[in-house]
Amino acid sequence: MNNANSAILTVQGLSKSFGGVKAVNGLSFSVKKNHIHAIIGPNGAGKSTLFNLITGIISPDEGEVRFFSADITSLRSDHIAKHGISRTFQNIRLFPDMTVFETVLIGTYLLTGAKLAPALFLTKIFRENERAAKQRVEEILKFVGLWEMRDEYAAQLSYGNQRRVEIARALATKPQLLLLDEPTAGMNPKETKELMDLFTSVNNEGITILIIAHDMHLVNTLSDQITVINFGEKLVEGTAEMIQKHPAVIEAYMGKVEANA
Ligand SMILES: Nc1ncnc2c1ncn2[C@@H]1O[C@H](COP(=O)(O)OP(=O)(O)OP(=O)(O)O)[C@@H](O)[C@H]1O
Repeated sequence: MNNANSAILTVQGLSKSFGGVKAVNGLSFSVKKNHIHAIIGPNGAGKSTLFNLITGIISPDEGEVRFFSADITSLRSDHIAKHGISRTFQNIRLFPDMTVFETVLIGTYLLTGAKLAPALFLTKIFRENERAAKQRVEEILKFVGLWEMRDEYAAQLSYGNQRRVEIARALATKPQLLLLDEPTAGMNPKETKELMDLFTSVNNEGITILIIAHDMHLVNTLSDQITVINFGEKLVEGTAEMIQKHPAVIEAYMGKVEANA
């Protein structure tokens, strides 16, 4: 049983270096179930590296990642997805020749482990799985507001809608935890507002969100908890109210302001 305050994700002593650069350095924090938890920090602080470590894109040099009680450190990305963690990337990654519907359908295959080969035999089980997957894609596309665009090429949609497709694809794996790496970067204010509303709706469905963002309005509006990192280390952690006033955070973002300057 996990109550609302239990940790869904626990990162303990996580480190990763690239050559001489300690991108993530002994980082520990936990994400509570049903929270929207933001990771913020200056450029190069190690935020994307942290996401890549959690989702198995790269392996840590040291440390541990736990999802509920399962040790998922260094598992393959697709295995981590099957545990219930899904993500979007900083740069939108969509296949140019796939429709919105097909793109999200691919996400469901990751969950069922369905391969193309069984399709050739068209077994009863395959057809039933296919019907259930298509039903699920329809539900998700309606949920994210893309059902009317289901037959359009995903990569030709507006930037905001492309991000929606990515989120829909991530939701197709039925995640309990969704990682969003700068999902509103490059969006106009209307797109940003609409995506913020979508994140709230996703969270209201019981999906915990870990989000990297530079937009402090978004961070302050949505976050239950914020972890600030700098030089791969945890600088401060707390609510938006606590973080905004913290001298170490102000210094990390603005540079040290001399008292008598
Ligand atoms: N594959 C890599 N090879 C070498 N160095 C890397 C690699 N990935 C990240 N780094 C370095 O690790 C540090 C942390 O990078 P990372 O991309 O995680 O930061 P970030 O906080 O996500 O930055 P931003 O906000 O600009 O996206 C940086 O110094 C970066 O140059």
